[in-house]
Amino acid sequence: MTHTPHQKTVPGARQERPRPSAPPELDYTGRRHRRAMEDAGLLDMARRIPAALGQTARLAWSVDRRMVIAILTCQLLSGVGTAVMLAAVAAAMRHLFSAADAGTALRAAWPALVVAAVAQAAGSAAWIGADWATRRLNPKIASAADLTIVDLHMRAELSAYDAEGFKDRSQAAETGALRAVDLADDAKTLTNAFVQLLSAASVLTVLHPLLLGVLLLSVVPRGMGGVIAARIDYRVHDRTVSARSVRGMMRWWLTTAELADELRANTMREYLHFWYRTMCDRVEGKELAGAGPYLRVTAVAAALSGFFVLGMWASLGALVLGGGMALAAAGTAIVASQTAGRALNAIVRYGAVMFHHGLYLSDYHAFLDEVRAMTLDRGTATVRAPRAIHLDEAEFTYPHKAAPALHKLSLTLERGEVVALVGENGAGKSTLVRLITGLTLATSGSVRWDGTDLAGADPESVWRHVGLVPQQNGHWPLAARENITLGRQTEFGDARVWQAAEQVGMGDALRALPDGLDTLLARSVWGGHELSGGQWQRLACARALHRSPGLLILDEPTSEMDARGEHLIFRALREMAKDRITLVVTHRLDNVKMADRIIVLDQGRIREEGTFDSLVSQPGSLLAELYALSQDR
Ligand SMILES: Nc1ncnc2c1ncn2[C@@H]1O[C@H](COP(=O)(O)OP(=O)(O)OP(=O)(O)O)[C@@H](O)[C@H]1O
Repeated sequence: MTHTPHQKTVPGARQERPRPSAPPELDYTGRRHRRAMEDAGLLDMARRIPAALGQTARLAWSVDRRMVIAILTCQLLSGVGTAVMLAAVAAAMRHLFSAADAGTALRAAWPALVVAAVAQAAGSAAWIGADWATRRLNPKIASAADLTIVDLHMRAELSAYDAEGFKDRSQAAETGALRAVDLADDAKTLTNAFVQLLSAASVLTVLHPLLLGVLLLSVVPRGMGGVIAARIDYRVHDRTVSARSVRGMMRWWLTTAELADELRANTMREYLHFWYRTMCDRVEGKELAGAGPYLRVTAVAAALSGFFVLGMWASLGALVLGGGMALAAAGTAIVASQTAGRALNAIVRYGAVMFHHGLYLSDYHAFLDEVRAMTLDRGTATVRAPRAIHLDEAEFTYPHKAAPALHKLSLTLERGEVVALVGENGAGKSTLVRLITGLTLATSGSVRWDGTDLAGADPESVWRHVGLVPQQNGHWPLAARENITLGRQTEFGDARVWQAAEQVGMGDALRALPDGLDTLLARSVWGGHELSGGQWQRLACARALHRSPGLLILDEPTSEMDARGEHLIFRALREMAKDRITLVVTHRLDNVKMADRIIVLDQGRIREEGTFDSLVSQPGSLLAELYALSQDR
């Protein structure tokens, strides 16, 4: 073997690194729906078109009745225009073919020809009117469909999010919401085509029923082809929905400024690019695999259809030659069959498109039904700011988990005390916070605010009295003011906003912003401004303090804060403590010394409870062990 100078073998050269493993194949978890699709025959599918029409009409009617009426009226006028045009053409043909010379023929035929032209123009104008009304309707449909999805997400029980494949179904529903607009367009074209067909078909039937039959035949293969092709398309969509969903999430992570540092400094780019590329290739591969069958189906359908069109022309020729139809009637039949053919083609094409979009719309409706069934609807009991919260053998198991995250906890929290909740990762602290705040309901046992069981309480009335700083809080792309007042925007003035800001040591930072409280806190938006991680956390604490809630809960509130910020927060908690129940979840055990009581959770059970001094001096205490570990650096 010869070596070129560039192909030197260097001893100990860097071996090619093993390729990282590809991301696992993802499968859409809305299988129930897919099976329904696979099992459906063509007739079942055709039945979906009226259903999709009905759903679209209901959606459109609910957003703008006037525009729906305008569209229907224009459709009707357009159909009448076609009928009048065809009748006028028939009259003109009779004059043209019966007159002795061309001059006489034209003189006799011109009024009918003028009527035909005016009717055609009026029909076209009506069509433009329908188009205008649809354009006014479409943005409203898009907003209504989108708002419904967003609103339902926000009103659902948290357990909805834990349901298997929730994100996939949510993504499929979003596609459905986007297609709702297309459906409105399709519905308009489809109904218009029906009206046109009705007009033309009645004229054709009068001339010779055979012509209508042959014309109808020519469209059947195209219709069947359209439906099968739509099914192929939907199947591809269905098989790629999970990959597209997770790819969409990843895309955000790869392009957002928040994660840009981590991605670069930790050399994650190469693998993540490989991961993203793999997902793109998979989606692309599945889409390409669908292209061949799609083409075959449409080609066969078009060929069959063409064969039947030839049949129609042959029938027309045979009728005229055999004396079964006058030449004038044949002329009208040609115009009518052109109109009917166009209408039939539109019916088939848009029927298939509607069927196709209808599949997405059914994902949308299925998702709405699923989430509606999970909408917060617990009861009407209202609560006040709690004097005491009682947990009585409260247990909680996450959906699809065998073991409970919390085991029969009994506990009382009293107004005026500051309680620290401590435990190792996964001990159940955040889950307990969710139970106490009524974010989720106990799967057995009860959580009561004074005398009221949260299972029967109106959750909004409960949450009015909660101020929660969760582990992950929102960096809301809103003005600084709204970032503090969010949830209570209209209730207190700016004085209270500044008070909360000072309590967390953010007064100077907010004053230094270019537009003070009006500054938009979103770096990526024009004119927006960014805060540091600790400042965002201070703002989340300010938001909770601003609410002055009856139950104040801070879950790892100071993990990103400097010592001054942390000191300020805990001082504020102590100062405000007498009017509320305060619960702090923290891993920084020096902070728990300020609590009146410490609850130590271990694997979903209360392991110990008491003051800091009493617990650390207890032999075998978990808190003492964790504290000793925290000091051993
Ligand atoms: N949405 C969820 N679905 C299923 N299991 C969950 C969910 N959230 C938490 N868990 C499980 O419940 C248990 C308790 O979790 P929890 O978040 O309450 O722990 P934690 O004490 O707050 O932990 P950390 O200190 O890490 O925040 C863990 O085993 C966790 O895996």
